[in-house]
Amino acid sequence: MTPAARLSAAIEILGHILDGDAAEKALTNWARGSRYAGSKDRAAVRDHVFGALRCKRSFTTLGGAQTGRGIVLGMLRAQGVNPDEMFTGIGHAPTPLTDEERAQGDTPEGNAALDIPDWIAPQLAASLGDDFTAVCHALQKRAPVFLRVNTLKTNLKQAAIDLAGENIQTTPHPLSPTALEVTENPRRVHLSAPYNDGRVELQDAASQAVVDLLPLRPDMRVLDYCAGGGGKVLAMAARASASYFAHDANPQRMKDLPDRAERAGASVTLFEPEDVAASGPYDLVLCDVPCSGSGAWRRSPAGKWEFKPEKLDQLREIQAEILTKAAGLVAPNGVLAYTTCSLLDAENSEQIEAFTTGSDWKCTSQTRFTPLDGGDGFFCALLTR
Ligand SMILES: C[S@@+](CC[C@H](N)C(=O)[O-])C[C@H]1O[C@@H](n2cnc3c(N)ncnc32)[C@H](O)[C@@H]1O
Repeated sequence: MTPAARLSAAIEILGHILDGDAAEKALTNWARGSRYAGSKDRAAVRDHVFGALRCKRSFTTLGGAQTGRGIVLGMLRAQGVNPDEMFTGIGHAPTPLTDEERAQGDTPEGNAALDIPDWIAPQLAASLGDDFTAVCHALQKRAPVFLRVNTLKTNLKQAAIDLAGENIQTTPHPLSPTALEVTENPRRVHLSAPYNDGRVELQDAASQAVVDLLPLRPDMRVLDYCAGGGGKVLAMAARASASYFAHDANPQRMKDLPDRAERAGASVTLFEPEDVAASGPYDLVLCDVPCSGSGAWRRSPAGKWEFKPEKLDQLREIQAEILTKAAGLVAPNGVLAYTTCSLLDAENSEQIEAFTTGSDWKCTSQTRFTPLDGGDGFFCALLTR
């Protein structure tokens, strides 16, 4: 496909996303109907679509229309490319611009320039303080690819050598002693031997840094109360040879966990939701709660635009409920850990404040990472009685 044909594909896919399709579904549907597109084409189209979604508001303003075509037009203007060079109508290129299209479009300002929805901007600004603008700009850019080196099977140096042997270049990242940032050929990771035999896992560096903060010891019973796919529990299992248990209100979310654990050489016992209440006490209970995902909006940019005030209220209720239930499973001298991938105080420090007020729990540490630290935004609070 020519560069312009790839833009036509992005215009079509963005149109489906604007009509309500999930980004992955729209991309898959397009790829199914476009057998002529090779892997490089698919990767380039995907990059256009995700790049456009990260900057949807500013590109729409620049392009002058809330359509796939308007967004791509804005994207080219933002990149300093003359759109007439791409919108030629030749071959599979987008049709030439009309005079009206050439005339429309404004310079984005304020929240539009930062690609942040107006309703969330004040909360985000209050939560991030002086870092607000820089974090919004970071969320407009593509996230780095990070690996967690599984220390049950190898070490950082050896993993880097083995990956380099498959032409995947990496560099250690200061956020965590187990983190490697992939600097060349990130798309090869899935095919590589170190990935397929569990020597490395895909995991954001700040997600690893959060696990580094947990006070793990080999003699502990540890419960991951919101285990999902198991990213955190597997990272914990590699750090200390404790006894690990996993629970999720939606057990389907844990369906890959047994295979992942086996591949990683880790042992994790899974609970059905009805069995967890009687399974305590634990020395450490981790609540990696469902949240806005605002710390990871550069990875899942559609989430930035779909997130709504009602959803935030609903999540805050669930987060408080999880804290209360999980606290009942912690041994008298045990630790309750609360983590999110949110940048919002409403889901972070304010939840901890509300939980500890009038209870016998006290917060011993709170740590927040933002994309300015290199990884995604994450929050971790440790609580004891
Ligand atoms: C942020 S994700 C967990 C990610 C996972 N810990 C990881 O590192 O891969 C949050 C999880 O909480 C689960 N969840 C939602 N409500 C819950 C509840 N009331 N109790 C326990 N888990 C819940 C969701 O199904 C989801 O899998």
